[in-house]
Amino acid sequence: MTLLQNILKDIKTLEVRGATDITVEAITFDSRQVREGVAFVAVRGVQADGHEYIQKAEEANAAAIICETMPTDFKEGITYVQVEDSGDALGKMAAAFYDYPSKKLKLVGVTGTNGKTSTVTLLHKLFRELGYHVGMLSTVQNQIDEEVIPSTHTTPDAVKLNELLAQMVKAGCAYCFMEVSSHAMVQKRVAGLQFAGGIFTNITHDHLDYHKTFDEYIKAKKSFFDILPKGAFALVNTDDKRGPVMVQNTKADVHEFSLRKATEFKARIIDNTIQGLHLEVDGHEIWCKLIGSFNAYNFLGVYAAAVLLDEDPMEVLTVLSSLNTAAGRFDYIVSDSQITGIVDYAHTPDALENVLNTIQQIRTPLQKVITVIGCGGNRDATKRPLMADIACRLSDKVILTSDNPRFEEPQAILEDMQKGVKPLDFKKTLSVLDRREAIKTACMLAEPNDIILVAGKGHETYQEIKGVKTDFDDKQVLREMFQQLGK
Ligand SMILES: CC(=O)N[C@H]1[C@@H](OP(=O)(O)OP(=O)(O)OC[C@H]2O[C@@H](n3ccc(=O)[nH]c3=O)[C@H](O)[C@@H]2O)O[C@H](CO)[C@@H](O)[C@@H]1O[C@H](C)C(=O)N[C@@H](C)C(=O)N[C@H](CCC(=O)O)C(=O)O
Ligand SMILES: Nc1ncnc2c1ncn2[C@@H]1O[C@H](COP(=O)(O)OP(=O)(O)OP(=O)(O)O)[C@@H](O)[C@H]1O
Ligand SMILES: N[C@H](CCC[C@H](N)C(=O)O)C(=O)O
Ligand SMILES: [Mg+2]
Repeated sequence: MTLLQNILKDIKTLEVRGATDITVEAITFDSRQVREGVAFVAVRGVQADGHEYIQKAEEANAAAIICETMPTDFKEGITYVQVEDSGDALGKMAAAFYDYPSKKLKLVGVTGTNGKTSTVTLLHKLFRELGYHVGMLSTVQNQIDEEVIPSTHTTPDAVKLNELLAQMVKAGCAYCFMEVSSHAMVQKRVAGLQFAGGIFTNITHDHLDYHKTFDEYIKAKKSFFDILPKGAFALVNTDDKRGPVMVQNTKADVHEFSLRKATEFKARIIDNTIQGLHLEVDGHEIWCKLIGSFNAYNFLGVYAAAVLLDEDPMEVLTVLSSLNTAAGRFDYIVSDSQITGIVDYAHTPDALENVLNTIQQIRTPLQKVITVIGCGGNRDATKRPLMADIACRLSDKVILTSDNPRFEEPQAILEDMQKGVKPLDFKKTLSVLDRREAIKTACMLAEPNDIILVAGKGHETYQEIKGVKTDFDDKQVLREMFQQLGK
């Protein structure tokens, strides 16, 4: 509970009608959550415009209405505030409402197409092992030390985000490691937060349904580094050609990591096996449990961030070498007949290519690689043919299937994927709409010692069809099928 004038103090208001020395009990951007004492912020979205719900908020006795366009009629007893950008105002109001929790711990944000969850999860585990109380906001789950709080988004909305940060502060957290998605940047979910550092992993094809062009997607990621303050660190992977672009206008101190160039933080892959990576990091030779060359980047980024946060390099390397990454990232089981079933969250062309290249590096010539892959509905459709093509190029057999069709027709998504299959690859491709059946087919086709990759859903424990989420867990289904088929 706080005064409206206090939560408005960081915002440039264009017009204010009514009293601002009134008490606000909560802030919301959803008219359905409004009750007496709540401030409603009208935000323009993709499906709807919050301004259309101002009347609903009035009927529910909102204490205040914050909007970009003032309504024509005003209701007695409600304060109306006009702002330039309600998304930005929402972030800043939420930060003030929760008394600026991001300033009371060290908040580090990670952005990039792939590797965000892996990076924040490793950072969370590392700093816990180093003896700190630590928070984490990620696609898989949010965490305050070992307490798990389910997550609905990669980056929560501004109100939830500040509420979670405030809980972390209350629990004595010294750090919070969070994912910053490009959607979050465009929607200003992190407005008003003070970051101690930012990490850029990489940028490749994804989310063009939302950003429309790759340039807009780059701009969204770059805008994160533009809001980092002086004194913070901006740590970028310079092997990605957009690394330098990210930090062009940042006020933060720029630091670089690379596997290819002689930069401040550098590493070299000595060996890459199913047991893990053998690396040379800043001149020290170490083994780690992470699999795949792309994980060398995650390892190096985490190491560099910890050193920039003043941790002892040798201690960091020792702890890091014992850690596993997030659930559903190159997660594997081995059946009784030695078939390896790998579950991985690769849902972009780049991630799929990386995972399959890793499998190609560690397989023996006698092992067949069978890939089960689908693409999400109501998401970037242009990546569908590309992912099917990559799967065909790097596998011996491909089973195209469904992955969260959401409100699209599963068959139509499958047909989009099929367009990417080259004529010569038709023979190695099957289409099985039902994901369980697709995994079963892969298990039936597999012979002892073969490798099955089930890609796209990773840690997800559901299949989302027409707004309904039904239980579905790739790893569990694989396990069941191995058993059922006596493999
Ligand atoms: C495309 C997208 O990002 N959408 C997010 C956005 O919703 P929206 O723009 O569709 O909102 P809308 O339905 O048009 O409504 C506009 C406004 O009217 C309000 N409203 C609406 C109806 C009503 O009755 N009353 C009312 O007040 C809404 O609360 C909202 O403020 O704002 C909502 C509130 O914060 C989010 O929940 C929603 O996430 C949807 C569910 C989503 O699927 N988002 C995904 C794409 C996403 O954000 N993904 C990234 C990760 C991507 C990655 O890197 O992998 C993430 O950070 O999770
Ligand atoms: N550094 C990396 N570079 C390229 N690919 C990676 C990297 N790290 C992980 N991957 C691949 O991308 C998949 C997703 O990894 P992760 O969950 O860490 O990414 P993310 O950025 O959090 O994704 P999301 O945008 O869905 O939150 C992994 O399962 C793996 O296949
Ligand atoms: N965070 C990603 C997840 C994609 C995972 C895949 N299983 C799908 O549903 O498309 C997104 O929202 O685009
Ligand atoms: Mg993630």
